[in-house]
Amino acid sequence: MAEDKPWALISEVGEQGFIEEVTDIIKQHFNIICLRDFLQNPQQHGPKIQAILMWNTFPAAEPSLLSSLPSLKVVANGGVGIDHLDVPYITSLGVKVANTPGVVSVATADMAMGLLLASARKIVEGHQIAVDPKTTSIPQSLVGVEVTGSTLGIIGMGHIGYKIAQRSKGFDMKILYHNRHRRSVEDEQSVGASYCENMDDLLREADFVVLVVNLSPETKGLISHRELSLMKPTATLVNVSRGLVVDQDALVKALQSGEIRAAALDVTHPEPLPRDHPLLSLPNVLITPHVGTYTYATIKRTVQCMVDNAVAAVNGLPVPNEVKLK
Ligand SMILES: O=C(O)[C@H](O)CO
Repeated sequence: MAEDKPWALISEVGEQGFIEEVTDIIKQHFNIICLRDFLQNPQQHGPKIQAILMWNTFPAAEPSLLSSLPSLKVVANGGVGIDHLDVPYITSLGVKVANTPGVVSVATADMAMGLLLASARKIVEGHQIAVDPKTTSIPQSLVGVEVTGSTLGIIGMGHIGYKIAQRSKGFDMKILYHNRHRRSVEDEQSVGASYCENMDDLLREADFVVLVVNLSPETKGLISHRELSLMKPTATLVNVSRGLVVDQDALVKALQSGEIRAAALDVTHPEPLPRDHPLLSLPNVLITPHVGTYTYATIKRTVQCMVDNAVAAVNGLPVPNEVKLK
């Protein structure tokens, strides 16, 4: 009987929320209520909610929402990044926080390669020229830069960074990486990656610099004027981590002055950017709206992982991907 299941508060179904196809995965274990319906009458619905299942757009960390959920046991986030959550505050309420590492890695790595290739080979511009009825010849502006045999610099060699390295091996790229901790010799050898203890060395040498770090106080503004000035004028910056890892004003200047060739960004700050933001009109910028994990297979795996985390927490069992305070 539906009423026997615990209740979960979820972001919307459809735009800004869960795709229709995956709500069944949640409904197997939870009765669900969407935020919009919940907010119609928080006093009535609040006491029964034991889990929040959310993407990073959901305002779950807001004290006003949490204070209306006295039975809440878990905030189960879809995705790895939990920079939008006030983990110390949520856990101080006795509520667990969980994320979904691992399951998003392949799709995000694919996206990084897609952005890299699209920027290098001007695929979006090429499409616009191809569909323009006024086109009579191929403009020289479509001449791109070669990916095969170029040098890739990966900043952040966790799950996703490593998957990017595996993919770039197929393009015969020379792979450099910078990470808090050096990977094992076996890991390095199997993708042919060389460790740069000093990030500056990577920035100076790479044709493509891909950012895959978590957002933290240490990585906020990691790429600013100084770092961009070290990059080659022919280099491309790809960001699939978080917008705040890059100083966007510095990036705009570097792109306008030709200090770097181009940027391909799946993440910005804020998201979406204000419509008059210079990044939206620069010809050497490619932007996607934070869709690195947007494939049906990855969304399904992510939702299953969120549900596993939430079910464990509600039943007082160890939560597989609990985010613990350091
Ligand atoms: O953090 C992640 O996994 C992605 O950016 C989706 O939010």
